[in-house]
Amino acid sequence: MTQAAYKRVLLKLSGEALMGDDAYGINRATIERMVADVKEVAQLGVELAIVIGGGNIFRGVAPGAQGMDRATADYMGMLATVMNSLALADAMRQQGMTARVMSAISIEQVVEPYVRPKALQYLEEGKIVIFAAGTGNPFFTTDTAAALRGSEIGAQVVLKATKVDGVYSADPNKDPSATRYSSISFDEAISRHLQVMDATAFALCRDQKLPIRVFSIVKPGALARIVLGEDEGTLVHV
Ligand SMILES: Nc1ncnc2c1ncn2[C@@H]1O[C@H](COP(=O)(O)OP(=O)(O)O)[C@@H](O)[C@H]1O
Ligand SMILES: O=c1ccn([C@@H]2O[C@H](COP(=O)(O)OP(=O)(O)O)[C@@H](O)[C@H]2O)c(=O)[nH]1
Repeated sequence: MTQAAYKRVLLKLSGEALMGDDAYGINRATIERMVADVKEVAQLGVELAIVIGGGNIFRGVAPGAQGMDRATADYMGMLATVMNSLALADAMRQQGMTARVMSAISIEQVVEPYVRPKALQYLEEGKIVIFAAGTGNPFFTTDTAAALRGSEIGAQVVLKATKVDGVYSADPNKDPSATRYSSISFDEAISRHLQVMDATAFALCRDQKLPIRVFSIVKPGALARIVLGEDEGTLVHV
């Protein structure tokens, strides 16, 4: 049997990647494919916690939020992550997995609140835990939520699944001459202002010595390859 390189991982799924080729919202085929990737990894016996973004539905800094109070816009962004989390958990249920959504802001009729020992219990039981509503605070991102929850649950790595296949010397969507790093230190990523993740997330992972691997969500089998210990995407390390 193939052996996983990790016992427990925190997977960050980009909200925008959920759109697939649509202009906004959740693309059915895309979410089903993501869930199939997650299932492959869960079947290797890896304990999986997931943080999902909300950019496909709402982004605090988006043009639609212009003129709005930033904190209010950010709370709307957090609620968007709750919707994505519910959609993800339901897609998992349809593919025979058991997922639990835990929210950082209390909306108890909809999802249970985040309680760390409970999350740890679910993980030990082999359930997939989806952390909704980011950190529960405005002015943060779901990348920072991934760093925070990853640290709290003692994940061995944060896997950031996004639209690009790693960390580049500049935003590859804007600068075609950008080159990809196979690995980079947190200090270098922060000092070079690489925008693939925000500095708060990088700094938290650096301080907790929690490595991050940035990889493409659109590349088939990438998640499973990483979990099996292969070199894929970019490793951000201490
Ligand atoms: N140095 C960089 N290396 C890689 N991607 C970068 C870099 N700078 C900016 N980016 C952008 O960051 C995005 C990944 O961040 P992510 O938070 O997953 O996206 P989104 O916010 O669209 O969901 C990429 O799509 C890319 O356009
Ligand atoms: O701890 C958090 C996490 C998220 N957000 C808000 O939720 C939005 C969606 O999250 P994010 O942009 O990180 O999602 P993604 O980039 O993965 O789509 C952000 O723009 C913020 O407005 C927030 O205020 N606090």
